[in-house]
Amino acid sequence: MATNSLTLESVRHSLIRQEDSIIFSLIERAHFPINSPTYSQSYVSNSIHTFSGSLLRFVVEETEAILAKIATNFGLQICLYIPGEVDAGRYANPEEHPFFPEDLPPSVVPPHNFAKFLHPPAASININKDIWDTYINKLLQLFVAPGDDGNYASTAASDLVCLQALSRRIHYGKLVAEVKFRESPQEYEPAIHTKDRDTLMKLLTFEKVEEAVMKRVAKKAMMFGQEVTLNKDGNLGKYKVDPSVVSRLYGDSIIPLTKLVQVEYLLRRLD
Ligand SMILES: C=C(O[C@@H]1C=C(C(=O)O)C=C[C@H]1O)C(=O)O
Repeated sequence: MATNSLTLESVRHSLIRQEDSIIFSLIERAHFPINSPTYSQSYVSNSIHTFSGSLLRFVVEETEAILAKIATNFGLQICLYIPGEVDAGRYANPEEHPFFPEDLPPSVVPPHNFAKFLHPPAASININKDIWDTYINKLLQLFVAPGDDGNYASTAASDLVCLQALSRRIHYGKLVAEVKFRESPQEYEPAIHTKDRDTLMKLLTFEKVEEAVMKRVAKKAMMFGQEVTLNKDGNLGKYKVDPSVVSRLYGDSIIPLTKLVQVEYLLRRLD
């Protein structure tokens, strides 16, 4: 991450690229029906007696523990921020946030010196709990068909990829907010001093950009999710994930959560 050269254009470019990862992850997840035992506590606790939580939680916690061990190498990064403890060696990539930061094991590889672009209190912002709840209770039902095919492990693995892509995009709001603040600190400072969330929200909002995002993700969902056949009259008009739903996920959840991260970041920008 060449963070010192970040501009509004380059952070927007990254958000555009991340759209691809999010849409592909949704397409992969939509391949399975809802498979509700993946999210129920009883399914796992009946078989793994040492763990109380859903299969999805088990998969995410275990994966994060492995990623934390190799946190600063090979580009496989996870933010090792432990609440209450800002330790440069363990606070690794500021773009990654664990869903379960408690009890992560220490890294077994030497720390990488990530460029310090963000204001340090940014480390305390992690809204993955909201992202988790939104994903499970609101988003899944919108793009996944009802039903149960028994593929719970694959379902949880696909959910993990969706959650990581969403979390990365939403927390990228910290970088967006920092760039916006650096471009015109005098505009933001009064509202930061008075902790005026509404004004901060207005200042950082660009409606035209949001409209473009929502149109573009629908178009990408059409292109990435079309059924490809060799038959001339094929399956035109059939998509693996409904493009209008992808647009809605962005408009109703992903963009608002990214803006929430931006506001939270700006509120701490002068601490
Ligand atoms: C991310 C930005 O900030 C806001 C949030 C947006 C988003 O989440 O896509 C888009 C425009 C802005 O209203 C931006 O300005 O690019």
